Amino acid sequence: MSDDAVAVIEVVRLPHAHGVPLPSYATEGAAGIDLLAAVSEPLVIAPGARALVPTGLRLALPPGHELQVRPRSGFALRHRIVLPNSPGTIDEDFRGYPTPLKNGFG
Ligand SMILES: O=c1ccn([C@H]2C[C@H](O)[C@@H](COP(=O)(O)OP(=O)(O)OP(=O)(O)O)O2)c(=O)[nH]1
Repeated sequence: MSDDAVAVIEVVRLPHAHGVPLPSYATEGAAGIDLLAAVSEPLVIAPGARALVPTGLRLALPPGHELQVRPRSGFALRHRIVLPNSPGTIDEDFRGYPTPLKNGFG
């Protein structure tokens, strides 16, 4: 992608996410950006249960863009947690707080 094709996403980190690293690429070749949960203590999702996970972020996509949230395969393997609505869609006009929906599968 050339520099003039880079999309800029405005992100505001909310107070409860203080200290939580901003989303970033884990490696230079990573296809996706790692998104961390803004939680103060471990969030336990029982098998079959669902939870909305706070990101602590508020963002504004540039016109003509969609943001997709996908599960991390290593996380699914180790913790048996998936996103039931994968890929979760964050619409261009969404101005709330993205909360990926997680599902424990036992
Ligand atoms: O995992 C998700 C998926 C979506 N959203 C937010 C951003 C998105 O822009 C909005 C609406 O999502 P979507 O269009 O997928 O849901 P819907 O069921 O079609 O709409 P609604 O929830 O308004 O009924 O909810 C999240 O926070 N987390």
